[in-house]
Amino acid sequence: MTEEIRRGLAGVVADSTAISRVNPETNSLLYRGYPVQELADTQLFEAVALLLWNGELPTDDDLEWLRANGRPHRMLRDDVRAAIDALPLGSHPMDEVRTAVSVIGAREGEGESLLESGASREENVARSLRLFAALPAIVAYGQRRRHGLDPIPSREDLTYAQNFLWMTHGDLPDPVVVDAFNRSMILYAEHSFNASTFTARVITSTLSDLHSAVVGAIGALKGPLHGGANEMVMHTFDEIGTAGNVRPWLDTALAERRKIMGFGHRVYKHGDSRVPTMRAALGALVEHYDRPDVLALYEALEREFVERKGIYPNLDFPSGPAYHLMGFDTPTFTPLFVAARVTGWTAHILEQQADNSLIRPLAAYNGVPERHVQAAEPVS
Ligand SMILES: CC(=O)SCCNC(=O)CCNC(=O)[C@H](O)C(C)(C)COP(=O)(O)OP(=O)(O)OC[C@H]1O[C@@H](n2cnc3c(N)ncnc32)[C@H](O)[C@@H]1OP(=O)(O)O
Ligand SMILES: O=C([O-])CC(=O)C(=O)O
Repeated sequence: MTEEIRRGLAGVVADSTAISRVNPETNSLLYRGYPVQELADTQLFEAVALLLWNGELPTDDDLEWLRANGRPHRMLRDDVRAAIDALPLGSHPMDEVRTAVSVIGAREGEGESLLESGASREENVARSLRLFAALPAIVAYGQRRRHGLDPIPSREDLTYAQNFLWMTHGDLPDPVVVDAFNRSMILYAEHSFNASTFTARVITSTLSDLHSAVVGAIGALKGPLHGGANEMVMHTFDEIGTAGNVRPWLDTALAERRKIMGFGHRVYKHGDSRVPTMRAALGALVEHYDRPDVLALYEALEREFVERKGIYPNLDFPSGPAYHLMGFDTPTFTPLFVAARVTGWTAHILEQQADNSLIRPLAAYNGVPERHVQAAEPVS
């Protein structure tokens, strides 16, 4: 039998989803039918989280439910802080976030047994909300710990974006900054069957629990071919230094056949639908902080790379320098992606649970043909 092998599952339609539609032909991305650009222009990230989980934009009652059941979980809990503090200071913040989610999962699932049928949809939506609410304190504490600073208590009177920036910096930044951050969270929230979401669905398909699926997804997101690219973009900016260095830097990088992080995409081959919105947010930040040098480097690298390779930027390219301008340190960038994508992951976990089929593809065997152990002395 000859099997068709699709390496990397490229072009394979593995299942259907009602959560988002990525259309590279029209360069569009819809969340539950709404263009992501419209959502970024008009919505708070927390409303988009509810849209992804429930299928509809929230009513006032839904928002009240979110405030009442989510905001009390914003604080950094002692068990989570102790687990993070037990990690070496030099560990990557994605390891901190992964560990913290494991701790929360053990706490949430306490007393549950594999013999029971698992949490209900209602309970899993509530768990998704609590995890969504808890992640900013974890990410913000990671950055503060690296810089020898104490955590800043969360505030229940602020929006998600305001509170996140508050816990990171201890002050409330200009609305321009809050708006750019809110947009970035919405743009990062969901992207169909990307590698981390697919990982979450694979884990869910074995009837494992929500937090285990999120922990696996965090592991998949960490890699530089996926979420880790936003951190790598900033390393590239640091390495190049100024717009004037782009050409010689790129000459060397291309001669060495290096991957230029923040460019290229498995699905979009003519540009990422989210980039113009994030590029506009970066422009607003550049103006606010008076950092034309950042935009000059961004534009020079984009121009040169697109001209030479015909490969376009993905969302990580504008997000990296935008997070830098907002005052996040570079290792925090991918954890920020986690805080956003946890909404999409959990929406997919709920969808997979609602109509499950074990995900288990085949492999074409290409090892040695069948052979047999030679008769030998029995092992004593
Ligand atoms: C939010 C996100 O997660 S978006 C993705 C973030 N990841 C990155 O930015 C990492 C850099 N980009 C890449 O590595 C790739 O473009 C990927 C992994 C995103 C997509 O990969 P694939 O669809 O498998 O395409 P593939 O890697 O085969 O690329 C096709 C060709 O373009 C080249 N190419 C693609 N992206 C890049 C890049 N960023 N820099 C240099 N060359 C590239 C490949 O080397 C390959 O060339 P070849 O045919 O001569 O070997
Ligand atoms: O869709 C992908 O493969 C990667 C991506 O852009 C995302 O997860 O946001």
